[in-house]
Amino acid sequence: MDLKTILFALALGNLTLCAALFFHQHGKATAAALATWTRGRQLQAAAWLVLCFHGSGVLPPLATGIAGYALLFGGLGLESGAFWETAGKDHWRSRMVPAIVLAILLYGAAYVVDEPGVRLLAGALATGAFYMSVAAALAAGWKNAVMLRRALAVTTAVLAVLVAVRGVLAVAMPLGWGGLSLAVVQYLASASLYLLMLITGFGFLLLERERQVRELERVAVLDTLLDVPNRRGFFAALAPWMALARRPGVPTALVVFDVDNFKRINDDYGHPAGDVVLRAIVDMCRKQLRDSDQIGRLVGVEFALLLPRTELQHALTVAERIRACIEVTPIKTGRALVNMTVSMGVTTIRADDSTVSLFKRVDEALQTAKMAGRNRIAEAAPPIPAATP
Ligand SMILES: Nc1nc2c(ncn2[C@@H]2O[C@H](COP(=O)(O)OP(=O)(O)OP(=O)(O)O)[C@@H](O)[C@H]2O)c(=O)[nH]1
Repeated sequence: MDLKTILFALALGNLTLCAALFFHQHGKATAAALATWTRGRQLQAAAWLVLCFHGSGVLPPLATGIAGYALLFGGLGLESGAFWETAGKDHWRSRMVPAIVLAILLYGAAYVVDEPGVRLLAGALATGAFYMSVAAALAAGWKNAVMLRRALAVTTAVLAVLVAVRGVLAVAMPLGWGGLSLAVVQYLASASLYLLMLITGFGFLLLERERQVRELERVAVLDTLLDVPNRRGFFAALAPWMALARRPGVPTALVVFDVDNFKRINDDYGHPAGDVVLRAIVDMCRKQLRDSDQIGRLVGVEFALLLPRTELQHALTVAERIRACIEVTPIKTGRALVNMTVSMGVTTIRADDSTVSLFKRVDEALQTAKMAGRNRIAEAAPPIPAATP
């Protein structure tokens, strides 16, 4: 395979990927990293196309050489930036933009020197360095990284070195190294570039898919308005404590509370003001709880608190602290200061409880508190003592 064919294959590969991404992303909101990566790939596709025409007489060699490599460095810089973004380093631009400018200047200077070996060295070193940056981004957070990320980091680093070595050998040993002719080195480096295009492409898309799955799993158990577990998330957190309740020891307490007369907030001040009030109430609860306690939103304006290893008396004290705090703290919505109250039901998980019996009991307690006039706490009915034979 000659160099032109390889360049054409690189252009075609990137163009096909860009076309597939265009149709895939059409009309959808795209994550920042994916958008950056797509732009990087578009620039690379353009770069390889321009370089295909280098020396063909269609365009002046100076234009194809410098423009082609400038596009390539821009594209590789953006691709590397996208990988840094997936590693949680959003400030990559402050380093990547100077790196792209430096690479273009370096290559331009090599063009002025007008030595093909020096040009090759500049191009290969800069390309290798950009791919090394991709490898470093993939290796960031190695300890917690998934296997795919680690494998991509190692492979990308090895191939990046091969790309750079080709430039060094072209200058240091223009006649080849032992039995290794420069043509073979050139072939290896081109194959490395082709592989890099493939593995960073598939790798990025697979990592992006994995990120989306993780995000979906996260929001499936989260109330995104209040940033607390939703009903499903809260029940998942509750499950191990239900199992533990079958063993003797300090019980786990459950508090369920409902915001009183919340409808009037929405009616008087609007839904956004209602959201502000809910956030403030959740914040007040958080401040009163231990790290091991859990808050969850069951439905509407009904919340649950899980207090592991907490006796009923202590749970009542915690509930009272939260109730009193909410009662005396005015909440600032856009247009007014409002005072809210909550009604609460409190119980502990019993050995023979199922989630149904547990929530039935605590909901009854909550209803008792509501019926008794709201802004109060009711303790769930005590267990019925076993009949003596
Ligand atoms: N702003 C806002 N309102 C919500 C949200 N979820 C539920 N609501 C509203 O909260 C209100 C809850 O009303 P209810 O629990 O039925 O009654 P209430 O007015 O709180 O009165 P009591 O519970 O009887 O004290 C309803 O109007 C819901 O539309 C939310 O996420 N944001």
